[in-house]
Amino acid sequence: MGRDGYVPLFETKKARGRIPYRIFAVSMFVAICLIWVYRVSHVPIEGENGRWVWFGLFAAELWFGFYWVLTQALRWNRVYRSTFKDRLSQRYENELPGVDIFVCTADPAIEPPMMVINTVLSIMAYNYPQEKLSVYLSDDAGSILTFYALLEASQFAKYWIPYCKKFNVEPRSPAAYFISMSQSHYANQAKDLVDIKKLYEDMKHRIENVAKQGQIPEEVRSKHKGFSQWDSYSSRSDHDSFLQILIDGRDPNATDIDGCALPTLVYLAREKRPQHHHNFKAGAMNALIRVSSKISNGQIILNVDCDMYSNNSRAVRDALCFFMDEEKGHEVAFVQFPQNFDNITVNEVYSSSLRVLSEVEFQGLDGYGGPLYVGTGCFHRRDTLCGRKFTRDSTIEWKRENNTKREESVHELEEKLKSLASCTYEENTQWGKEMGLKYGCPVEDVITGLSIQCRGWKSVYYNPARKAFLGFAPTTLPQTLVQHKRWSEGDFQILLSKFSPALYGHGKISLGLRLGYGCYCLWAPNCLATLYYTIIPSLYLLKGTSLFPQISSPWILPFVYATFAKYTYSLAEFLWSGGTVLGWWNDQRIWLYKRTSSYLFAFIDTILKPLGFSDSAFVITAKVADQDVSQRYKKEMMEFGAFSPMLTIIATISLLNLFCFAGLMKRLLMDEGIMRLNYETMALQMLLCGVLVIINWPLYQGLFLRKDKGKMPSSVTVKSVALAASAYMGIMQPKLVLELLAVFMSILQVGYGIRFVIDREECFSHKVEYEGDTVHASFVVIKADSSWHFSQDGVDLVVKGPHGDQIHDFRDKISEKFEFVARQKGVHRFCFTNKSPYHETIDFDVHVGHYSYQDDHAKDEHFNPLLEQISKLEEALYNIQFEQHWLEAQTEHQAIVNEAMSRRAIHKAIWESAALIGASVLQVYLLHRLFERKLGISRV
Ligand SMILES: O=c1ccn([C@@H]2O[C@H](COP(=O)(O)OP(=O)(O)O[C@H]3O[C@H](CO)[C@@H](O)[C@H](O)[C@H]3O)[C@@H](O)[C@H]2O)c(=O)[nH]1
Ligand SMILES: [Mn+2]
Repeated sequence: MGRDGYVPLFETKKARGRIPYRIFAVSMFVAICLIWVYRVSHVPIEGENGRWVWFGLFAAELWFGFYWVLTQALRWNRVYRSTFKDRLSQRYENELPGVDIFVCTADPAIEPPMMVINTVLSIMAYNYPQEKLSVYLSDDAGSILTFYALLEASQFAKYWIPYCKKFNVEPRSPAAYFISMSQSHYANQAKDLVDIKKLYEDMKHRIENVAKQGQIPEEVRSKHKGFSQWDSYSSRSDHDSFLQILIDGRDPNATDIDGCALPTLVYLAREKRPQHHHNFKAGAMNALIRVSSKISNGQIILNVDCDMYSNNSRAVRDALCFFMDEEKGHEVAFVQFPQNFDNITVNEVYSSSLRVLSEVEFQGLDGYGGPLYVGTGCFHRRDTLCGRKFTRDSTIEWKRENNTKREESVHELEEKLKSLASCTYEENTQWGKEMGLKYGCPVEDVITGLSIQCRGWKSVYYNPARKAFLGFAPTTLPQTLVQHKRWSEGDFQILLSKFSPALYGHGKISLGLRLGYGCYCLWAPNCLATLYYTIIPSLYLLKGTSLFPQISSPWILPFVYATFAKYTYSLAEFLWSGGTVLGWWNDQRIWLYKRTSSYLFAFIDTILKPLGFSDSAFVITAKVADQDVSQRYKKEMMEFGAFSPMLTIIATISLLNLFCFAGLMKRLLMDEGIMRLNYETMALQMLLCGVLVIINWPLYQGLFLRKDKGKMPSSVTVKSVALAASAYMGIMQPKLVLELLAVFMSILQVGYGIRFVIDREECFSHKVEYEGDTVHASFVVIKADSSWHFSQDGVDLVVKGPHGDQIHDFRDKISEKFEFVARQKGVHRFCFTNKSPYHETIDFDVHVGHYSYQDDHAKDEHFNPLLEQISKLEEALYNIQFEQHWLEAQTEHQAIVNEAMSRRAIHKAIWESAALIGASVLQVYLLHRLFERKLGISRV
């Protein structure tokens, strides 16, 4: 109990074990300093091997040390919050403020309307006076289907909300609830359960039917006037504002089946025009802030993404305990809940649970003034979100009467408010700058939160035992990497913006909080030190240049201690946050991949643009996965999926380490003397390289061993092998590279060609996915059926496009190698005709090269020059492959001819070696060229 008998509505406790943690942190810091001392005092003398590499390592270690210090801000001063909701009800049950909840959706294809309305229903059913709740759905796709689904939801809510209240249901998303009910069974609600489930299934059926048809049936359309708004619709990026108040909370007739009031429910698709930038989610939120201010004007605003349903119906009350606390409540601008996910597997293969972030780091930030605003699951005071500055008397009058009389009809109101959501409304206003969410940054939320804190406000992090929101985490590696690219790019932009926590934050927010922001804002630059550490020591391992202290030297101690202590602590932290050991191991892998790909791209992207903000795209994270993708996700198999330049980078680094490791093994096995020497001076380097190889195991599987659809795309395999080999070649003699390359090439060949016996006619189809793709094909007639007869007639091949149009016609050919650009996407047919009376064996190869990455999710416009180089490289490699394959087939063909002439043994051997030598010469030549090109690439 506080002074004057004041009983607080929430409590803040400092984390236990802070003293031991701080002792540990100091010991880590000492080890880090010793590492720096070692680097400075042991610089190789001028002319000695590895002097510059040494400086590089020193720079990387300085960075790691500095970054580690920053991360202490997230751990040094953790606090934990708890709320007293019963006190809140006792004191304020009749004066609870209006709460406006904004749900955002942007694409009915990757955010299915069923998912959206489940989220909407879960929040409409909050344990909160329904007449004080208003739910707004912003649909950035302006999809009539989403509108229809919401209309259905507004009907279903009349049954669902009373049901939730009656049985005190959790969670209140119908889909999630029915899944949870199939596991447990409550006899007393069996009948109601069956009824409500039937209603839900019927609704689902109707919505899915309409989705399948792709349009709203006339009889449905005629039932609601709202549909007529779509008459003027031309495309998702070109349409009027659509606004429909589906449930008007002030209408006394808007009640559920028990006669109780329903929450207000509004659909909004703001106006979109191609010539106006819509500013993604920030633009949607600002339109909602304005529109809602004229409908319900709730004093508290909650944002929920359409993929995050409410899992805890009392979360609104939790948040209000902070805002309404008599002593400290007036300082609080926003209350952020963690983002949890319900599709996380036990060992979270993409580490997307953000476990340590939500169980440790945000508590650390909270100790220094409050967490970041990270989007969904955040409650705001409306006035602070609209730009209000903090002053001592910033208290809100919660009792405000918000039932202001409205004269106009709902329809008139809708028409009037549409202008608030128009493209031009914000011109020459402070919206997107001082008011509402800020524009121009891929993480609109973080920068908005920072500017609120800089205006003097505090924020609160609240992580209740029953998770407040559950969402959908990415289920493939490229999706994860793309999401992290957006985040790290946005955060890095903030550091370089005028709102930089480093400069602007000075004197406005606490030092601890500034350092804490620094941890996230510096995600992107982390790539440099990490790339250096994962590439250089391994390469120099083979050169025999030692970069770390010898085993017998005392200087090894700080290295061993820092590494061991850091990883032991991080494992402990992970387990303590509810993870598993394997989950931690996966987390380390993703940590590596994020740092070497997402962060790298984010870093380059940000610094290539002129400093300050620029238009970065918001690639929406997919929320649905194919059947087989989700099967593999459940089995925790890594999904590589479509081509992405990010995959090429991580694959190249992993292969480079594999090459180095293999080279090392070879040496160790072949020369014991070197082994002893190596072991003494190179132990740490070997360990580093070895760990990198082990951690990359799933990637090697994806590259070479797996056959399912989720394996690494072959184009990535080809590119990364070439890049890794050429980098390796820069260090080692080419001979070894060739050996390795030959092995990889032979692995790659599997699956490219087919060999078949043809009698009269044989046709093959090959699907070309994109218009404009290059189709490479080759065939060789290997064998005429009878050994004594050798026909020189060859076969005919006719190639036809998807619509039966003829593309190529070859007559009487024994072998051919050709390529063409597909004019149309679709199934191409390759028909062989054999006119000779004998069976023929034919080797046939076809491959489609796709070099325009336009439609890839993981695309990145700013990498075009790089992509172009890579695709040329890819082209070159395909040529090698074809050449090699063609040569092989030719060899066989010749061998058979020779066999017929009874000189088979000698000739076959001669031909084979000639072909092999030819292929090798070609490879050396091409690889040299590739290597030159690679130098070109790194200058881009
Ligand atoms: O033009 C757009 C693009 C996105 N969205 C919505 O924004 C939300 C977040 O998009 P999503 O693709 O799911 O991104 P995530 O990376 O999962 O989102 C995280 O990161 C975002 C900032 O990058 C935050 O806004 C989110 O709250 C946070 O969950 C979704 O509801 C979208 O429908 C829009 O409304 N309009
Ligand atoms: Mn999301």
